[in-house]
Amino acid sequence: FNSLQVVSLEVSHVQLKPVSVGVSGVVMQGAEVSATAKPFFVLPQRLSEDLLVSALEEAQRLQMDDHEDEADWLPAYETYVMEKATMDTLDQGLRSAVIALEQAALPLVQKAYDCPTCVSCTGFVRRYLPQERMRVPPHFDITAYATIILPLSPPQNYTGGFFVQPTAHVDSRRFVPLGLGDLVVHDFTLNHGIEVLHGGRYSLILWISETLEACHGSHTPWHAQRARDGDAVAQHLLGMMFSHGNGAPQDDLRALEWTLLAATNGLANAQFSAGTMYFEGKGAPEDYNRSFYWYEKAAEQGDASAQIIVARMYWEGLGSPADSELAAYWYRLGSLQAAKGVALSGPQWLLYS
Ligand SMILES: O=C(O)CCC(=O)C(=O)O
Ligand SMILES: [Fe+2]
Repeated sequence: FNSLQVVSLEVSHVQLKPVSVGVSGVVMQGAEVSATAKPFFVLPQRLSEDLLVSALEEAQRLQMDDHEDEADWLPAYETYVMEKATMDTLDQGLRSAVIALEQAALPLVQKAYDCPTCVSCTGFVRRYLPQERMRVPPHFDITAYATIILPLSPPQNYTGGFFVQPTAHVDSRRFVPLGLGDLVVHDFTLNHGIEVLHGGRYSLILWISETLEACHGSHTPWHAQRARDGDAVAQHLLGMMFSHGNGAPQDDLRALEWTLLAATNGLANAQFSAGTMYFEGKGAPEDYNRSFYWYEKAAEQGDASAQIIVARMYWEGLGSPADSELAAYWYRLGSLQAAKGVALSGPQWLLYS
């Protein structure tokens, strides 16, 4: 149960189809989205090369924060350029890039995601370099109603980059090819991530709030009603917010409640979280049977970490009868994905000891 070898991911690309959207004219719509996700869009070449060159130079000089990233709790290597809808003091290139980005994409956000009151709330620059951070694992943006992404680095500086992943299995991962000045627009229902395979990449990201009021109060009111209406992604995100005390008070009971609703609605990310919460006794007494039940559901949907954990639980007879054949079966599936470079997460004892 150790030494998972890491080899490179195969790169396959998402199919983009031209569509016409309101005031923004022709944009490219991604076809590889999950059942719950709204479409995402690529706006081709909305920023000039000159602007991108100076914005990239300035981004390279920025001091990066090492606070924890909300997708994997490792140092983020990001720097805020806008907070609560107010732009920080920035050099000319980055400042112009933020303004141009908003002008190019906010009308599309308002139209495509049906929110005329949407505003840019939070902006940040991210850096992906070898030895620091080369990935953000698949996730939903917790505190944004919608997101606008501009890679500042030209495509020849790196391979890989932004991907979407409709299922929990890495084989459903599709990279979105982005040329110089292309932007991505997506909403909170899109499971996405970053995997830089070679080289280095800088990006400029705007998180959009549904209203200025929500932005100023650091609230995400759009999740509450949707979660009550049965949207599994919104339920999962509320669960994460209560669990981590991010955008909501820390509250394990409510975290488990929302997570179980999302898990019951079939969202693999939530099934994995439910497994971990029962394993660690968060929001409910420690319960290996329930933990195993939810981990196995996530494993069946293709989640690599869940597959390794379920293997371990079958091996130990933890929450299930001991079964070395099933342990080997799940271990093989999980390690095949780990060998493709998928980062594993979860209780360390279940993954690695
Ligand atoms: O760096 C990017 O292009 C996007 C990163 C991302 O998905 C995030 O910070 O939530
Ligand atoms: Fe994201």
